[in-house]
Amino acid sequence: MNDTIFALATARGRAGVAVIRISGPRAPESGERLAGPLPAPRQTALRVLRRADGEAIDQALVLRFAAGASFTGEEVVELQTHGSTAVVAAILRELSEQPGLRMAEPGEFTRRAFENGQMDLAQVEGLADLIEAETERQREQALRVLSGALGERAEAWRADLLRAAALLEAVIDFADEEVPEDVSDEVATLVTRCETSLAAEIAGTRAAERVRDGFEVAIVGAPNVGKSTLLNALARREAALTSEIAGTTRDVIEVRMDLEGLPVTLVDTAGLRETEDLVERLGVERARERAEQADLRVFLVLPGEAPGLPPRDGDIVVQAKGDLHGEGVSGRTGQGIDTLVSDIVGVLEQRVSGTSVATRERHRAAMQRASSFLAEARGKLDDGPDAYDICAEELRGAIRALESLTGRIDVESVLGEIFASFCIGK
Ligand SMILES: Nc1nc2c(ncn2[C@@H]2O[C@H](COP(=O)(O)OP(=O)(O)OP(=O)(O)O)[C@@H](O)[C@H]2O)c(=O)[nH]1
Ligand SMILES: [Mg+2]
Repeated sequence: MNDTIFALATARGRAGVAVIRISGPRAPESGERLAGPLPAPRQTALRVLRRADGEAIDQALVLRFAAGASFTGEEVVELQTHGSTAVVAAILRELSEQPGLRMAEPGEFTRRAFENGQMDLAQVEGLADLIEAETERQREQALRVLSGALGERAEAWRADLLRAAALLEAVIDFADEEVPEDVSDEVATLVTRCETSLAAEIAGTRAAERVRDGFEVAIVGAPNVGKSTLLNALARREAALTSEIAGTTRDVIEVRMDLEGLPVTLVDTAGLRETEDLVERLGVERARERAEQADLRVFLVLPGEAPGLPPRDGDIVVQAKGDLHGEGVSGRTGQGIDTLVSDIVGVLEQRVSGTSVATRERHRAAMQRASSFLAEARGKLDDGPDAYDICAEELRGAIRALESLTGRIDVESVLGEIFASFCIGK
């Protein structure tokens, strides 16, 4: 049986309210020691929390959840106290002195929720992403994963493949009896349907990963065209040094931004040119690398000059120092900045339009493994009934790969990593 754990579930520090959560078999008893008789499950009661010696600590709202109907799936008591560091410290101290209770480790509540079947592994990842979400897009995507969208998809694939494998196995088992009807058409249909659907999900994973991690947008151009000034204008702060001297920026400067709900890291780099200055040359090399890696490049170009690097499809080329030339963008006056932002958002929106419910490298890897098993299976199917047993084996391989998505199997290796990304109290 699990021990009973507790932790502050809200952020540390002064706040209006703090939530302390207790989970495990001793939670009700523990809550009663502090608060007196507990309310019925899912009801609240206003209670004075007291030390073992009877002295009042704070007045709090007390909630109770029954095993099987709580976040962790265990008995849970939640205390909503005043959000004072002294109150929280006093309650945590009191709880740690109760027998059989201990402070929770990071992610331990969620781990229990997973182990008790309250959520699948993909939902756990969705929850981690939701807690981390900083922009609207991130929030929407994380909520989709948390609500179980990937698990549902995986379950549908799995059901198709289980049926396909069962059809083949029926033929194998009755091979010595009457000639069975031909199952290969139905198996082929099921496998192809699954392959097509997997391919679509795999294709959308990169974009979904970008929504999680953020897009990188590099500002690129010759020295002195106003790259750093533009970065500062976009960031609305002096993130980068600017000067009239060509070659001012040498390091890569990054600013994280929320562009209309999309997470974007703006990258300012050294101006591209041939130079004798060793340090500047290192900066230029780095600039080329970052421009290469970026999801999108914004080229700042003066009239009659070349961009310095060949722009790719979807890159944005704008005229620098627009205030001096009538059109273009100007970090100095703000001219053209709004248009530039909507152009950037436009390009990135297009790339996220096909996002999938699979949002991580782990998901893509599992789906790709399943796909390769299915390609093998389809090949074997063409070899006729003699190859049905090998074909069924390949289908089992695909099913196992899909099961790892939701953590039905193969979880130990990833569990530690996933739960460690949570803070204490979640
Ligand atoms: N008129 C005008 N001047 C600008 C504009 N943007 C930058 N400048 C000036 O141009 C000079 C260079 O600006 P920076 O932003 O440092 O240029 P940079 O492209 O980052 O230059 P490096 O870091 O050397 O590659 C500074 O004197 C700026 O004040 C603009 O939009 N209009
Ligand atoms: Mg600069």
